[in-house]
Parts: sequence; C-alpha cells; structure tokens
Amino acid sequence: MSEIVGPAAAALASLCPDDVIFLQSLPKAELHAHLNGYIPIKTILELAQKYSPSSSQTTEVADIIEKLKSGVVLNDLFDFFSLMPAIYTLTSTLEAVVTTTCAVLQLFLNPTSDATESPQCTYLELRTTPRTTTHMTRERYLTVVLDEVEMYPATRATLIVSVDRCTSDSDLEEYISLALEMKNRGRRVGAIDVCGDPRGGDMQSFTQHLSRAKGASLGLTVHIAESTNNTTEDSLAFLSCRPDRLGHATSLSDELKTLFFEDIPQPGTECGPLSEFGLRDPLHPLHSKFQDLKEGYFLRFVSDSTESEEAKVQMSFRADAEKFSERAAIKDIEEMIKQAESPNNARVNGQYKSCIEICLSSNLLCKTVASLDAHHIRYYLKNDHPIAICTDDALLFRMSCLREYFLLLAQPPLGLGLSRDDVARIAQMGMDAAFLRPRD
Ligand SMILES: CNc1ncnc2c1ncn2[C@@H]1O[C@H](COP(=O)(O)O)[C@@H](O)[C@H]1O
Repeated sequence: MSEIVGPAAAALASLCPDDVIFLQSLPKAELHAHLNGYIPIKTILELAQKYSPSSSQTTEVADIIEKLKSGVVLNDLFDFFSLMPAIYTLTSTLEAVVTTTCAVLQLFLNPTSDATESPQCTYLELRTTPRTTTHMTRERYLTVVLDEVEMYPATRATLIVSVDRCTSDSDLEEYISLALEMKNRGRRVGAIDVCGDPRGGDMQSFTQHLSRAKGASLGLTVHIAESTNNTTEDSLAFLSCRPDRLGHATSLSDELKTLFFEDIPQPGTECGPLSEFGLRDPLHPLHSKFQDLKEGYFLRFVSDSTESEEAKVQMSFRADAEKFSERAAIKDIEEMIKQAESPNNARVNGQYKSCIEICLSSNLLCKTVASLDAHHIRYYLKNDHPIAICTDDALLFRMSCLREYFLLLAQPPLGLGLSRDDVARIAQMGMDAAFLRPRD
C-alpha cells in the first residue's frame, strides 16, 4: 500500500498493533469512491507513458502528474476539480477505462500482492460517470466498467452511476435511462449519484429526473451541502427526493438537520401556530435561525426607511421594526417547514434516517471542515443517525478504508477517540447501508 500521509499517519502512530489488527478484522463497506479519483498512481504513470498527446495537452498533463506523484496539496475543494481534466485525458480510450477500473477494483477488493495486508474492504460501491469520447459512447463506457465490476461476486461489488451537477437536462435524462436500462438487463447498477463542483448547476431542475430514478427502484445518493457554497434551496431540492444516502452533508445547516432528522413537534399540532410555537425560546431548535433572520430583517427595515435619523432611534420606530422583522422571520421559517413537510418530502413518520457518507480525510484535506473536533460526524453519532465511513478520492488524498478507521479509534486530537464497540457498530452501519449487497 502507498506511503501513509495526512491525518491518518499521526493517528496510526498513536495506535497499538492490536488496535490495527482489530480494525483490519472488521468487515468494512466502501460506499463513496469515485473511479477516476482512485486510480493508483502507478497506473496513472503507466497510462501517461503510453499517452501520445497533442502538444497543447502535454504540459497540463505532465504538470498534474508531477503534482500527483509528489502528493497534492489542496488549498480548497475547488483545487480538486481542476485536477480532473488531466486524468480524463489519460483515460479517454476504452482500453484505459478497463485498465483503470480493474486496478481500482483490485486495490479495494484483493489482498495486497505480497499478501501482507487483507483487502481494504469487504464490499465496494464504485461510482463513475459514463463518459463519451471520440473512442467510446456512454453505453460502451458503462458496459466495460460493469464487466469489470461483475468479475466480483454481488456480495463484493456494485456500481453507482454518477451524474455531475452541471449536466444538462437531456443528458441527465440519458444517464438515468441508461442506468435503468442496464439494471433491467440484470446488470449490477445500484443507484444514481449526483456529484461535482458544488458551485455548479440548478438542483431544482434535477428533482423530477431523480424522482423518476427512485420511482423505478434505483437507489439514490447525492453530494449534499459539501461546501458552504451549497444553499439551503439546493439542499432542500435534494431532500425533496428522499435520497437513500447523503454524501458529505458537511455544511448541512442545523435547521435542516433538525427539520429532517430530529423528532420535533409539528407546527399546527401540539404547539399551536408557529408564531406562538416558542421560536423566541432559546431552547427551540429553530431559535438561532429565527434570531438571524429577524436581525437581518430589522437592519434592512432600518436602512430602507426614509425616516430621519432622529426618528429612527424613537421607541415607536424600533417597535415597528421589531414587529416587522419578527413577522418576516416567522414567514420564512413557515416556508422552510412547509417545504420540508410537503407530501413529496423527506420525513417518514417524523423521521428520515438517510445514511450519511462520511469522508473524514477528504473533508480535512479539501478544508471543508476545519478539524476532526469540528467534524459533523459528531452530530450524527450523538443523534444515533446512520453513517458510513468512506474515502472519496484516494489518488489525491492517499487514503484507504483502513486509514479512515484509524481516525475513529485514535484519541483526540489525532482521532475521535471512539471505543472499539462504537467503531465496530459504525462499520456495520456501512455494511447495512449498501444498495444491492445480498447477505452472505
Ligand atoms: C472531493 N469530493 C468530490 N465532491 C464532488 N464531486 C466529486 C468529488 N470527487 C469526485 N467528484 C466528481 O465525480 C465525478 C467523477 O466521476 P469519475 O470517477 O470521473 O467517473 C466528477 O463529476 C467529479 O467532479
């Protein structure tokens, strides 16, 4: 296995050999792995040697390969996306797709060649976007990837079809039709994923297509709130489709977590209308959202007012501003709840427990989370919400399933300091959240 770097290296150094043996022995599921983010560097170098580039692409590809060899340092999540085009340049033929898929599957599912380490994981859900190039159609791409996946038994590997957030309406329709067609032909397609740069696309327009996929019994997982660039509307659009799993959910607001995942009394039921629902109470789960909105409306009321500066400090003016801002804030929250509670939306009997795909190292290295201590995994553990520990893009983050588990067991600040029982329970949650895996 490659040299161990990043947060897991320090975590490993703090563990005893017995801990490592314990972690190795746990059945683990890898549910969030992007094919082209996982190609072993050795395979990339082999592809680069065979590659006969046009001169305009040579420098770019050579630069990226240098970065990959020496270990990429990302300033933020968006640095990550700039690396993908070079990788795609190297994997634009069917032959390269077969080579890379085979290498990635082996990396996860085979024991190391010297047999010193057991397979990284028991079960893998590999995800990829069927690409069309001058050498292949999307259907050919998907077929050859599935051929490789299906070399392993169904208890070990499944494919997820990823679609990028920037995909056009007609392409999205094509991806979903293709995935369904393959599934109906008995091919091992488990689900649809939505991924890509969080700044791109309009997810409202995706919902009808995603609901079609779900309605036709494909699983659904989405990269949701991966960065602070994702808005509440963006997350609500996804949540309205009731994804089975949520990728990252890094910046999912406390309000949405409360609305979707926690048991709170419904407006208009036990507690009466929302205005008397206790939003002024600091203990109310939506209190801080209410306060923020109110403050914003108050400032806007004051700055928009044509009254003189003298009048603006009068009690009667302040009282009007207060009343206006409170009403406006309540209206916004009512709207939020209405969306969350619409028949099309996610709550099931007051609870929606969609498994969260947690990518600890990816979040730390892409700097979407400041530290393990601040990681949202703590919220989900505290609330007994299902999670799966995943790796995301190991080529860049130099991670493996096992290394992510080091971070669970190591003591703070190097890790989360969880007990062995908790770590075993988390590993089982991952296995339970698989889309297609038949029971052994
Ligand atoms: C850092 N975390 C991430 N967040 C969001 N989208 C990601 C991603 N890592 C990869 N992708 C997205 O997955 C697709 C790659 O599929 P392949 O394997 O090329 O088939 C691309 O759309 C890429 O942007």
